[in-house]
Amino acid sequence: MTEQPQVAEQTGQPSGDVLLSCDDVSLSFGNVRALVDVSLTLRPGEITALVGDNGAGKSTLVRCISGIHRPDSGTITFDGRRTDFHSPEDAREAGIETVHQNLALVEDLTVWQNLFLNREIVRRLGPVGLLDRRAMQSRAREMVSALAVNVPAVGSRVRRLSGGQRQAVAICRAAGFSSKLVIMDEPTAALGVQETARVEELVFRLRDEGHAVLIISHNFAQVMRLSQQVWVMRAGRCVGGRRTAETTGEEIVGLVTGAIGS
Ligand SMILES: Nc1ncnc2c1ncn2[C@@H]1O[C@H](COP(=O)(O)OP(=O)(O)OP(=O)(O)O)[C@@H](O)[C@H]1O
Repeated sequence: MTEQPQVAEQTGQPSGDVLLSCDDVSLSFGNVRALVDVSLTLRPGEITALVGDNGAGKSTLVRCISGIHRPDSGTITFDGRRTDFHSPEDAREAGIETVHQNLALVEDLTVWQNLFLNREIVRRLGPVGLLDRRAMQSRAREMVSALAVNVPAVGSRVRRLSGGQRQAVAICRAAGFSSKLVIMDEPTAALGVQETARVEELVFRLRDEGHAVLIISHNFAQVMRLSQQVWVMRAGRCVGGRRTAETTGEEIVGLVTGAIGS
């Protein structure tokens, strides 16, 4: 307990609620030390940015948090419990949803089918389980309208949607099902200016609904616009954390490149 204020002082993170905490997380792939003693925290109801150059370890850290990799050492605590995820399903059950860069949507399925992929609502008829299409369609409409997502009818096939609309469907899926933390890996990397603005609105809406959001971004202007907290990774280490309101894009770039020491 006594260590908390010290950590807070070093990182610019004010003390207060912590939803997720990584403590000395390390992971190697053979000789590659992808993560070295990474420690950071995330607060509920905030957008936290994770930045760093290519190969800095951002995706690997996110994969540890979301149950894809298991750290070699260190601990990850989520919502007051030390985690021991063996799969992304374990993380999902705990309330951590991840929107990966490939979005993991099925082109030939509809919006509602994608929203309920692998979590179909099943109606029991005696010993038989039947997919409850009506319940899923109606819940999908609720999910889409709750986030005011700009997608056509939930019966539209994903292959007919634009890049921004697909991103919106993936975010909507992550926001539903009572998740507490939504992780997004470069959510606007492939989008134009207007679609980026729409997705950013959606990210704000998620936060306003009480989700914590962890966003990987190479776009420093976006990081400054969206986040309340920034963590910087370099060569597998977390080299600094700043409250966004108390830093500048220049300082973050300096931490990323190493021009500013950690
Ligand atoms: N499955 C893997 N097997 C072997 N090496 C890996 C694996 N995943 C990541 N690495 C290595 O770990 C290091 C960190 O990679 P990671 O993808 O986490 O970086 P990143 O910060 O997300 O980079 P980018 O911004 O390019 O996505 C790199 O040296 C990468 O080559």
